[in-house]
Amino acid sequence: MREQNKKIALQFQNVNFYYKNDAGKIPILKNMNLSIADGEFVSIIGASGSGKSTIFRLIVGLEELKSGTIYLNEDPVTNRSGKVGYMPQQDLLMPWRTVQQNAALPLELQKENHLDRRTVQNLLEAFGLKGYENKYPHELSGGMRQRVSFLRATLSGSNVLLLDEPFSALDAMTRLYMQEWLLEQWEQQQSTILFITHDISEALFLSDRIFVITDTPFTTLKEINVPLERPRRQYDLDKKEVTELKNNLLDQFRMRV
Ligand SMILES: Nc1ncnc2c1ncn2[C@@H]1O[C@H](COP(=O)(O)OP(=O)(O)OP(=O)(O)O)[C@@H](O)[C@H]1O
Repeated sequence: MREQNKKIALQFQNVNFYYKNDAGKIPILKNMNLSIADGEFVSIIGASGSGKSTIFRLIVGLEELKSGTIYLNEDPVTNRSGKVGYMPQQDLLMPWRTVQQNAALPLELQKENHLDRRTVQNLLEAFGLKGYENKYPHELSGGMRQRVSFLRATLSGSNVLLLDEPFSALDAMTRLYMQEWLLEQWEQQQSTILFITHDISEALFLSDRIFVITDTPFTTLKEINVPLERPRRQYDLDKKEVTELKNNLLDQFRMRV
């Protein structure tokens, strides 16, 4: 298992947030506290509409906190835009840009960037996109588009990556392959990953910890430590303690439907 140092990559301290519509306020986070160590892989699961994507939108600065503080690498960064790698639900690749141009977009937006063309080319190869650099998104498979999108998030240069249901549109086989691929990238890049999914098995396979949203608005999230060593294989999910955990989680969600 990868060594985790004590540094905190992401922290929410007393964060309050609500949306507003004609009927009034829709509270989502109420004095919410959360802490994620550098190098951790954490998944968030919860019913549709429970506020998972809102957490990401607050981290990247697409929504403003009503009060409280979000720390990134122990700094209370007020302008977080572009400071974390973000992969939203749809891959959002620009159809008029090639694979290379889509992946390198964050570098164009950074005032100073330390990566040259050669490094980007090496990364494209490492992400299994060699030979596809000049293709357009419509010429790629779903899994390839996800890899370009993930590479683009990685090139933000941040150690923190937020992935919002990145594999939901993929077929079952490609999805399993992409999960293993993601773990390899996570190991190599030593990043901190926050991963939203509706798939309990996916969360168990990937994560060190799973945060479960049981009620909205929420103050704390229920935490589950995944009892599996790394490296992991898909058949590890058949272990007794993991199947018990899975059935437990399924029961909790079943009761809420
Ligand atoms: N811009 C907005 N204005 C008003 N309400 C919103 C807005 N965006 C989201 N909401 C509401 O806030 C709640 C949380 O939304 P959010 O997208 O975070 O949920 P989610 O858990 O990510 O859902 P899903 O699993 O379906 O993606 C939902 O009830 C949603 O309808």
